[in-house]
Amino acid sequence: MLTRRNFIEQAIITPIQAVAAAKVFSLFPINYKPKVIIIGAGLSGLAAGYLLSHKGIDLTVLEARSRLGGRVYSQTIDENENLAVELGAEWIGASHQRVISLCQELGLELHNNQFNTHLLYQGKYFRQNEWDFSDACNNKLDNLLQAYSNLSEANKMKLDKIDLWRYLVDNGIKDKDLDFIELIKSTDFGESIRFASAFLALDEYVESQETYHMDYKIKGGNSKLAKTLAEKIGRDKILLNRQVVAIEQTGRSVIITCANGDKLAADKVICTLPTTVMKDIRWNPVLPADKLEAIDALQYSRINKYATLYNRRFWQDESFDLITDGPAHYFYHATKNQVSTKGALVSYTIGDKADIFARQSNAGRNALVESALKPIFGDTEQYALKQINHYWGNDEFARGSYAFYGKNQWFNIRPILQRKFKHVHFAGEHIADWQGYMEGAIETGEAAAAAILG
Ligand SMILES: Cc1cc2nc3c(=O)[nH]c(=O)nc-3n(C[C@H](O)[C@H](O)[C@H](O)COP(=O)(O)OP(=O)(O)OC[C@H]3O[C@@H](n4cnc5c(N)ncnc54)[C@H](O)[C@@H]3O)c2cc1C
Repeated sequence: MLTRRNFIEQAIITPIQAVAAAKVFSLFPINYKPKVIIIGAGLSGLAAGYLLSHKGIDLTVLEARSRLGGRVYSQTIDENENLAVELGAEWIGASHQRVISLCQELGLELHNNQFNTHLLYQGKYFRQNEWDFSDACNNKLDNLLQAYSNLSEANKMKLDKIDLWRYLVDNGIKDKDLDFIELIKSTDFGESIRFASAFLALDEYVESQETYHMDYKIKGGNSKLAKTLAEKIGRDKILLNRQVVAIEQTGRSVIITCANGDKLAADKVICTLPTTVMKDIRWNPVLPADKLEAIDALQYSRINKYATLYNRRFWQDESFDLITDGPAHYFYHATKNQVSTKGALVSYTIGDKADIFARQSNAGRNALVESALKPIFGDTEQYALKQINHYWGNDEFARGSYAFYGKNQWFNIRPILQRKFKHVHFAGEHIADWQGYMEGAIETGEAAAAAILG
């Protein structure tokens, strides 16, 4: 059956299985071990490094930032109380089996991170059980999902040519039901559903349970996963502040040049860069024309996270989150399960709203946050202690939050981006079946490492 997650059914491959398979099918002569360079110390690069280091492969990870983790970025918002917020990846889904098993393997504990969604719509506040889609809409959605499951592969590919908004409107979903879907689903895509492929949205719905990709978080911050993988690889093998600027492939080896002038040679390379920054690398020989076109065509969504630390948890419900139809868009309790009287709420904005938030000073952002919360909690300014903002659209080494496959792109450009180029293999969330998730980043890193092993 055609699904964006086909990979999972075909290749549930654990590191141990991958290593065992490599023993049998290794392309290299016995005792020969290729020198591998991994570009990027996000989860895909670190997962690749972890798997290769099991095999005793000589590897180096080159990372442009001064920190590990890439788009996994836990930040302490209160040092004294040890309160952390996630500025990048937040939730691990119950169906994200590879992240969950990796956390178990590495001794990392998961916290429940599910929320009770409240709604602020057209100036009215609705608690979690006080709002829903209309019955007519729920029935229509059930029917559409049922119909989707029975679609032929050709028709699923046709569905990829329609945006979700148009598809819903054409199927009679309207008014506030349509607004609710836009407000909720756009937080997943990081952009309006007017630009998102109907195929990708329905496919995700069909495979999902109610809370499916928003179930857990790593105790102590998601960055612990990156740090623990790095410890296992060996910190001496990971070079920070090494921005790769050129990749030259001559004969059987690859020469990597960094912005600081360092040059390193390898037999094989795993490139985990988002396409937004991959396009700035000098490739010799140049990448094939279709790959360059695919790199240019792929968009990244825009997410801004604005975390405010408050001296009390005035929202009371530990599992509080809130969808709004205002510019602050979506709020959630970012310090759930972290013991303190203080707490932090994150305003999570997407698309144009993220741009608006990003352009403001903190005073401007505070005004947007306070006016959104006022109808429910009154004056919240009095409780505010500190703010942190991160806009991924301006992040130098991501330039977007995660890949956003628009209409008619999933089946056309993703296979091109996945294809290896001579000795360079590619990995990263943007080419994953679980695209846009930590799960996908890890899967692609492990798949690239397994491909090198043979
Ligand atoms: C705001 C936001 C919210 C998210 N929410 C979730 C969520 O709730 N759940 C979930 O599972 N996922 C979520 N994600 C997605 C998740 O963070 C990513 O899928 C995953 O972390 C991507 O890992 P990666 O290794 O593919 O890329 P990255 O983490 O971007 O790793 C690539 C690395 O390459 C480095 N790099 C860039 N350029 C160079 C260069 N020239 N030379 C050397 N190094 C370079 C980067 O600094 C980075 O460390 C979210 C992401 C964002 C931004």
